[in-house]
Amino acid sequence: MVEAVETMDGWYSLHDLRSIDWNAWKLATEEERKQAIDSLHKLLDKWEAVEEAKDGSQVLYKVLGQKADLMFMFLRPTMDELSEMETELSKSKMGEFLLPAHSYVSVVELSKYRESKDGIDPETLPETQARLKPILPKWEYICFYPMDRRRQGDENWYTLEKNVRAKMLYEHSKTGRKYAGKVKQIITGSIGLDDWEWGVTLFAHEPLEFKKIVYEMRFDEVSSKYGEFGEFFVGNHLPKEHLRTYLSI
Ligand code: VOV
Repeated sequence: MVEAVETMDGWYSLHDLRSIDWNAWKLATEEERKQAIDSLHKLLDKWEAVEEAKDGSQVLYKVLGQKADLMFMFLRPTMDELSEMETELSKSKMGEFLLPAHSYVSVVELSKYRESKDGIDPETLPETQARLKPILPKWEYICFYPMDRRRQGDENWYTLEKNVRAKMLYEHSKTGRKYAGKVKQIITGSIGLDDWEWGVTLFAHEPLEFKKIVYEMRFDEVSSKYGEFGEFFVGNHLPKEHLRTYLSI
């Protein structure tokens, strides 16, 4: 049957990308810069406590290239909390030196393509809950891009039978599993929330793994026939302890 698959939805996600106004930063006094860095530290400490309580998660990366300077990925149970985080960052002293660069709104998503075993609803399993409310890895590199499933002529994902889609995603997962320990993926759904249908966030210890997995997946039918991709953002992890050095001039 051509029918929607049921999704399991977890924490809401905001990718919040900012550029640093380096000219304003250089013109600021030493004291102003110190206040700005302290204000960001304070926010990061506050958000870290939320993560320790397992009520959300976040990461901060330095974006490589001219698309932005910083990428925050925030996960929270509600959109209201995400909105608060975005606003408190803008209102902080550091916010005076940040320019909006890009953003993406979505929700952590898993789908129920596989039949449930023994009649157990997979959503009730602790391992599913852990994947829906993930503590984001603080691995060295991040890669984020949005994607769609194609709807064009004979290549229309949305007119395929559910079991055909399930089979293709199963093949996709086999490719993915080859990268266990090398690439960690967080798939977020954004139909009705942002401009693309899914957000793909990948973490790796070695950036070449992004190129390898994305290239290999291009040959899986689900991507070769039915994948459309947006802009890519890659970055290096920025731990709180490195913030002062990164911003020192
Ligand atoms: C890093 C490895 C990896 C692994 C193990 C993996 C596994 C799986 C499984 C088992 C499933 C299906 C069930 C579910 O959990 O939803 C998916 C689902 C999905 N994936 Fe995936 N994926 C990976 C990685 C991985 C990558 C690198 C990409 C980008 C694709 C590319 O060409 O650039 C991707 C995309 C997606 C998407 C957009 C969906 C949702 C599709 C939909 O139509 O519903 N994914 N994925």
